[in-house]
Amino acid sequence: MSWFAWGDPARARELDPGLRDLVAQVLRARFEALPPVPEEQVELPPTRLDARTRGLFAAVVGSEHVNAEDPVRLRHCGGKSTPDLLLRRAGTANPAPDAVLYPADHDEVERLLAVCSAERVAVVPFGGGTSVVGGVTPLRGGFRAVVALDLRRLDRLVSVDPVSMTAVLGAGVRGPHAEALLAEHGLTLGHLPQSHEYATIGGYAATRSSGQASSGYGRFEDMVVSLRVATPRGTLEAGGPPASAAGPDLRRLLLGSEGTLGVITEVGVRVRRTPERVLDEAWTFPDFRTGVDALRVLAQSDTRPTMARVLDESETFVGAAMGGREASPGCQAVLGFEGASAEVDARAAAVRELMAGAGGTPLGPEPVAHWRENRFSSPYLRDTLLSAGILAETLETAASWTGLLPLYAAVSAALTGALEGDEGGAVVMCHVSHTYPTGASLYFTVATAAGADPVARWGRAKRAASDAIMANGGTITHHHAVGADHRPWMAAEIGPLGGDVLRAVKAALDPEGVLNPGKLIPDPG
Ligand SMILES: Cc1cc2nc3c(=O)[nH]c(=O)nc-3n(C[C@H](O)[C@H](O)[C@H](O)COP(=O)(O)OP(=O)(O)OC[C@H]3O[C@@H](n4cnc5c(N)ncnc54)[C@H](O)[C@@H]3O)c2cc1C
Repeated sequence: MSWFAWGDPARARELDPGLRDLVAQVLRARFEALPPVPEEQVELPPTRLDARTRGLFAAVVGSEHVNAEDPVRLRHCGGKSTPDLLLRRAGTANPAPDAVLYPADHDEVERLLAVCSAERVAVVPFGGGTSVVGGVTPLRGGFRAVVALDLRRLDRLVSVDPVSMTAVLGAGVRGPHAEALLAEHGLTLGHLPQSHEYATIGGYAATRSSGQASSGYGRFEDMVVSLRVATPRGTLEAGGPPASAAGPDLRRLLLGSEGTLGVITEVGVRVRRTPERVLDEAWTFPDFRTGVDALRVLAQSDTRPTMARVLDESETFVGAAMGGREASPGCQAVLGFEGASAEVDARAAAVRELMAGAGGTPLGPEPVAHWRENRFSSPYLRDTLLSAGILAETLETAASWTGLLPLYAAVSAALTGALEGDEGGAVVMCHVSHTYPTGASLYFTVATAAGADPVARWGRAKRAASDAIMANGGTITHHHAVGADHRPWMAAEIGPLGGDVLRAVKAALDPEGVLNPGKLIPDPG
């Protein structure tokens, strides 16, 4: 994994010269080479892990699985938000974990948590490290050291039950590996977030992730049938039967707990058969309002596509420009259908009728093919832009259908107001890609000139957008999770009693408070 970029730097996407000129003009930005500092110049704080504690960890996992070398600590000192990458590219890797631990199984995780509690060492569960909200930033939280608990060795398909259509996967299995393991059984999870190349099954559960085909397959939390969780107090097993009335659902408490309540080591998931057929169709709408309303009609009907997204005017225009195509006026929607052949055809026909009735015009499959080709490569384009002095970042929220467009207007205005000015212009784009009968998500992408201090510049814009979200009935996060970055808005999101509940659960499972301090759970008062 690259320490300063999304993924493999060799896969960085180049900017087409025409697009580059357009970007320079719109953003009033100079393209200047801003390469990362050489790795040997990155400053890491010295490790604080003493030999005795290191020995206690080594007694659990073996000394070869306790690593305090700088290159390894550097690759665990934060996630993949634009500010994370900007700081590392500039040579700052503080905070960094004092060591990285690599447990082999659930029992080792549990024993490591016992050592951390007894020795007052903070512990940050680390899946793929793709958090964009500071979820894996190694905050010490007043403890004498902090370690990253890298779960990559928990990478097995534990079991498959093709009759019940379930499987149990180790928490450290990455997205493509999970699909490959299930494909051997003719099965799929159908969970494809943009980060799936690196993100893990445990990370998906810990953050309540949502994939690109959520309309058909659901959010990750909807796929989870059981969880095995190691805590400083022992093991918690939640779920299993298909449904239960045995009190509140503990699975739901652990899903989205972001490493603050325990370490998820195994996840039982509902699986589907590998689809026989995939059918794609793009549509165009006169404006975003009409396109959003068409998605509402679909979400509230009995016939839904597997994947559905509608882009606003700016994102439609930029998407076409990047593909070297002429942008049709208005807004584009892309739909995908997966399943058994006959069922896909019937569903697509029903959806076609609803889309046409809602004011859409069909564009055929080509724009969707272009989207599919590029859907996992946008993060590589961000690396290219950062290297050229252009700041690109995303943020997301969700609201009811009634509140969605007012929220869209408020957040767009907040971002533009915070970024347009002496340091350059800003392009604010948005799409809707996760829909529900009662509402939908909004996903904003922003490109702007980096300016003199890009981290501070984005910080101001992000605060303005977050305040606008809370003031306009949105959630502080639809799927990126809370981490450290959204934590200041959590008290407003869940209220004082909600905060008390989370703190009480944490006190029960993690009495010393060593698990991921400074994340998710708001301070009292
Ligand atoms: C380019 C890019 C695109 C993205 N696209 C999407 C998207 O489409 N949909 C989406 O939902 N998210 C997306 N994300 C956000 C991120 O990928 C998700 O939050 C993902 O679920 C994190 O998985 P991970 O394994 O990388 O977890 P990490 O980043 O390692 O950890 C995330 C949080 O979960 C905790 N954690 C991790 N594993 C465990 C475990 N086993 N037990 C307990 N706690 C654990 C960590 O401590 C941390 O708080 C994107 C991120 C990037 C950088």
